This record gives sequence, C-alpha cells and structure tokens, in this order.
Amino acid sequence: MDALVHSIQDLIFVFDVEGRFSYIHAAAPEQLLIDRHEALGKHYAQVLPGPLVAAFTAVFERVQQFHQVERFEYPLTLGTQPHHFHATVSPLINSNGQFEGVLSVNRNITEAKRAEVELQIAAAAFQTHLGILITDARGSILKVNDTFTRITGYSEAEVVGQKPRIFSSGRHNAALYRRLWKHVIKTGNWEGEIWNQRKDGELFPEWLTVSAVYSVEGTLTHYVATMSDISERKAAEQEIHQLAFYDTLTGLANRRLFMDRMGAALKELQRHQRCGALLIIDIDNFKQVNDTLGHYAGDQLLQSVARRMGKMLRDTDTLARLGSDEFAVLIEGIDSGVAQTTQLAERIAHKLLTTISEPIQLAEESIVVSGSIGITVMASNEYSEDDYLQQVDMALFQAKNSSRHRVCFFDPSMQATLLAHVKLEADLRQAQVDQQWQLYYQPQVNHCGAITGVEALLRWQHPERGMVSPGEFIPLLENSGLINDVGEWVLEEACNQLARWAQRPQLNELTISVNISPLQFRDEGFLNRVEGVFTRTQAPLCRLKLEVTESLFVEARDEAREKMLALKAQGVRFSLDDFGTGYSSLAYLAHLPLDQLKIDQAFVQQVLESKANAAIVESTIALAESLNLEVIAEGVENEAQQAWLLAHDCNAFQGYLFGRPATANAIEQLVLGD
Ligand SMILES: Nc1nc2c(ncn2[C@@H]2O[C@@H]3COP(=O)(O)O[C@H]4[C@@H](O)[C@H](n5cnc6c(=O)[nH]c(N)nc65)O[C@@H]4COP(=O)(O)O[C@H]3[C@H]2O)c(=O)[nH]1
Repeated sequence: MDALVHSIQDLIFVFDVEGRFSYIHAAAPEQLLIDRHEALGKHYAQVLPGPLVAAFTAVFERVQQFHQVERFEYPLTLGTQPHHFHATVSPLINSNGQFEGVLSVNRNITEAKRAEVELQIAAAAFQTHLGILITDARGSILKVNDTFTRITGYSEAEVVGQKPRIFSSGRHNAALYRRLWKHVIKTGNWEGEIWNQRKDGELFPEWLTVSAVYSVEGTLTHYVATMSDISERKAAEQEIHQLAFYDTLTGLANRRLFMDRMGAALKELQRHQRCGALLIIDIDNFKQVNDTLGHYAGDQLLQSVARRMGKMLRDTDTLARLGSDEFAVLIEGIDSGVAQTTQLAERIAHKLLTTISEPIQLAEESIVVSGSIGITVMASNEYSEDDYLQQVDMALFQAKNSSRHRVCFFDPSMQATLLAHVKLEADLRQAQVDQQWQLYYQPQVNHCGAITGVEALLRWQHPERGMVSPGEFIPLLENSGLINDVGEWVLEEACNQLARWAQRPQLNELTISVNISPLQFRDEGFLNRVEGVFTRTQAPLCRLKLEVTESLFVEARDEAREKMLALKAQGVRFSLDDFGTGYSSLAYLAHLPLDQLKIDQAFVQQVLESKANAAIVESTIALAESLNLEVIAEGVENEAQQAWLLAHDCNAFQGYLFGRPATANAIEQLVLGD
C-alpha cells in the first residue's frame, strides 16, 4: 500500500480540525517547503506563505462549513522556481457525520500552465497585422489568419487544402519560385518582394517571408509564410519618385533626372567614345502669353509644346523641362564623330523649332510661338555636366540675341566674350561702390560759335583700363539695373554744376543736357529720385535739359508723356536725342512736351556725301520749325558740315569742331576765354 501511495505524483496533505498537518505525502522532498517531519503537527499558517494562508483559510472554512469539495489554484515558489498547483480540498467526515479535518490533493500544473500561456501568445501572435499562411510539408494550406483574408480576399475555408500557387500573379517566371524554394530548403527561410493576385483578380505587391518548420527529430513538418501588403508603400514610393524626378506640369524629366542622365551619358562617352549633343530650348514669347492670356493658358502652352517635342524625339533621347519655359534635350550614344553629331543636332533643332511654331489652340485663341535653341556637342569627358550646361546656356543666349539664327552652337570664343561681359559687370558694380565715375561736358554752340551750353557725358575711370567709353558700359548698366543709381549720380553732378555756374556771372546762362536712358525714365522711382536731386542741389531747372531717345515712346508712351509733363511743370526742358533713328510716329511726337530735336551724328557726318542723309536732315530742320522746336546738330566735325547746316537754318551745333568732351574746368576756361 505504501509503495502504491509512494508512486502518486500529487502532494497529499491531511489537516485535522484545527488545521494542523496530520499526514503529508510527497513523491520527492523538493516538492515541499519544509521537511515533512518538521511540518507534521504544525498549523498550515506556520508553514505556508502569507498570501496562500489567506486563500487556504477561506477554502478550509467553506469545506468545514458546507462539507463540500473545493478546488482552487495557487502559485508557489519552490526553491527558486515558480510553480503552479491545483488543489482539490475534500472534507474528512467520520461515521457519525462529524467533521474531522480536510484532505488536500495538490497537483503540480506548472507545465500545463506554461503551455496554456504559450498557446495564448501564439493565438495572439497569429492575429497580427501580417497575413499568415501555414502549410503542411507538401505545401497544402492548413491554416490562414484574418489578416491574410483581409489582404487576399480569400476566407480560410476557401484556401484550406489548396496550394499557394492559386495566388500567383503570373508576373514572375518559374525560375524565381525555384530560387525561393531552394533558398528555403537550404537556409530555412526566404524573404523578398513578390507580386500576387487577390481573389478579385487585382495584382498587388507583398513582402513575403517563408520559413520551414522542423520537428524535434529534424523532419520538415510545416511551412509558415507571412506577408504584408506593400501596394500603398509602393504607390507612395512611385509618387515620391515621380515628384523627385519628373516635372509635375508636363510629366517630363526634371533638372535632377536630366543631370543624372547627363552624368550617365558622360560615362558612356568615356567608355565607348560615343558623342552626345545637348540642346536647350527656350520659348521666345512665353512670358507674353502668360501675361496676356493668364497662367492657365501658359501652362497649356507648355504642355502642348512638351507633347509635340516628345513625339518628335526618339525614345532614347531625354526631353526635360529645366525651368519655366526652358526645355532640354539630351541625345546620346551617337557612334559617329563630332561633325556628324553636329549635323544631327542641328537637324533635330530645326525640326523642334518647326514643331514649336505650329499654331496652338488655347481656349478661344489660336496662338503661334517661336523658340530659340542653344546646342553643344558633348565629345570630351574633360568637361562636367555643369560645364556642358553652361556652354549650352551661352549658345542659347547667343541664339536669343541674334535676330536671324534661332539655333546657335556653343563655340569657345563665345565663352570668352561672355566671361569678359561678366567681369565688366562685376567691375561696374565696384565702380559704383568706389565712385569711379567722372562727368565730362561737351560744348554746344550757337551760329556765332559762342558756347550756350554743354552735354554731360559720363566717363568711367577704370583702375586698370583707364577711361572707358560709355558706348561700352551703358548697355551693361541698363541690363544690370545699375543705370538707376548711376543715372542719379550723373544728374546730381550736373545739377550741382548748374548751381555752381548760376553763382558766376559769365557762366550763369549755360545749359546742361543730361542723357536719360529709357530704362531709367520708365523706372517707378524715377520722378522721386529726380525731385530728390532738385531739392538737394537747388539747381536752376530752366537750364537743365533732359535728353530722351525715341525708343522711350515705343512702349507705355502715355506714361512717359505724363512724367515729362510733371518735370516740365518744374521748368525742365527736353531734347529728343538721336532723332531720325527710331520709328516713332511723328503725329505722336507732336504731342510731346519737347523743346529741341537733336539731329543724330550719323546723318550730320554724311550730310555732304549722301543726298538721302541731306534730305533727312533738311526735313528734320523743317519739322522742328513747324513744331516750333529748337534744332541742334551733333557730331559736327568740320566747317563744311557747319556751313551746310547754317545754310539750311540749323543754328545750334555740337561736335569735335567746337570741342571734345572735357572737364567742367576746361569748359569754364573755354567760355571765359582764358
Ligand atoms: N565721332 C564723333 N563723335 C562725337 C562728336 N562729338 C561728340 N561725339 C560723341 O558722340 C556722343 C554723343 O552723345 P550721345 O549721342 O548722347 O551718345 C552717348 C549717350 O547715348 C551715352 N551716354 C553718355 N553719357 C551718358 C549718361 O550719363 N547717361 C546715359 N544714359 N547715357 C550716356 O553714351 C553715348 C556715347 O557717349 P560718348 O562716348 O561720350 O560719345 C558722345 C560724344 O563723345 C564728333 O564730332 N564726332
């Protein structure tokens, strides 16, 4: 009997009515908290840990009171290991029906508990955001989770027993699947991107991991596949790629992608000695379309031009939009040499120009635009992408500035000229900072040869080049916007001179003519600047003449007239310079508040040689007379010219015959006859 009891794995305790241990069975002494002999006769509260005492007391009392079997579970640490027990506590009732104690049978359920927890974890893990599919060793589906159903549209019932190939998208060849299974067999798992098909037929990309499951004995029992639907991520990646490398308006490559392709083309050039050509295309009247028809029309224009050019080019060419109305074409991998590449690029450029200039229907209007193209041939890898872009920009600049050739090739001398321009512009900015300006004055005389006034002419005292002529730098001042500041300096200097001469009896009648560039005149702040100068210098304004040119009245002429009237009201007079060279309407000129017509030196110098020039000068003099304007001839170099002019009623002159431009001091000496 003892041997029988001894073989029972459960712990058996008998407690008397008071709760003292009267019998203890344990298969091994380590299953007990204290030694069996020591525990016998002790109250359970003296042996068990506090929390268990409380739980056991409640059970004990109920068993005693109701004479019923109670069951409960409790944790207990034996040695250092946590354990779980299940206790069945029964009342011990004697033959008289009296309660004599309790019998507690305690089973160690630690392993079962652990398995239960693991199962719970596994079940929770199975329901994750990843789709899970489990197959047997032959690949038949045994189980899938809810996420799998959400991703694929297949319920578990629909797929159990099937092979995973039912999800195949047809996008991958058999070799990929062979590689996949080979890898799983060799390493135990595989992961990668794969396209599958949902139940509704839609193909989608997923990130798939496949793992092989082996039994303890090492035999393959299952495959577990987890998958996540990456179609949204792929779409987002695609969108990011599109935004990063393509122009949103036209869908063409953007500057970044274009530069990448150029980099690749240059490498190709290095490896295989193949030439390439780079073209930059600019839509000449794009700004005008944008300003007059609005941005929407401008956008449509660009889209239309992009479409047409795209159709014209080959798939291997890269067409890109680099900036607002600037497109670029990269033609690469041309086997033939530089000469043939040049010819090919030119042919393509002309075709592009033709396609650009076909009429475009924008809303109600059909418009025609033109383009200009700069080309450079990429035949050497000693230049970088940026160098080639710079070259082609220069060629484009040249194409835009030449009225005849809308297509220009880059040539190195162009680079030298442009660099000189850039240097000159930088020098001009420095000239303004360092005030390297000087004002010279050229005498203007009447029919008796007496000096009545001067024309103020700007000089630039360049630190290295000496005196630079305004013909060279005025256009640059105009292009860079510096003309406003420099022009103000000229006016202030001339007005200060007038104010000084006003103090001197023999000089106080002299007038000064100041050249005003159309750009300066049109500037919004022009009147304010001029009035500032007048206030500061207190010059006698009736002796100030502003020389304007006909080109001022080509655009916004009413605005120009308004400004002239405002200045006229302060006593300022106006001279029309270079008369006869422009295209202004005489009828309009008659409406301007002018005081003087200046006959351009080109006519004056040819007056004796060319009948046509003589006729122009004669009619200018007649026109001045009829409009009641003074007339002055400039560029008079000899007495014969002066005599001719006098004979034709022109009584005011300027030119080398009477004096070259000189300093104010020199002019004063001339007037005073020193
Ligand atoms: N061959 C020849 N030339 C003569 C003769 N008499 C005068 N000249 C030159 O002809 C130009 C007359 O000035 P412009 O027609 O207003 O032409 C001026 C004017 O358009 C512009 N300019 C000069 N100073 C200024 C200025 O302060 N502001 C602006 N906006 N333009 C200026 O630069 C142009 C050239 O000025 P410059 O080189 O000083 O050249 C001056 C003068 O030196 C002559 O008998 N024969």
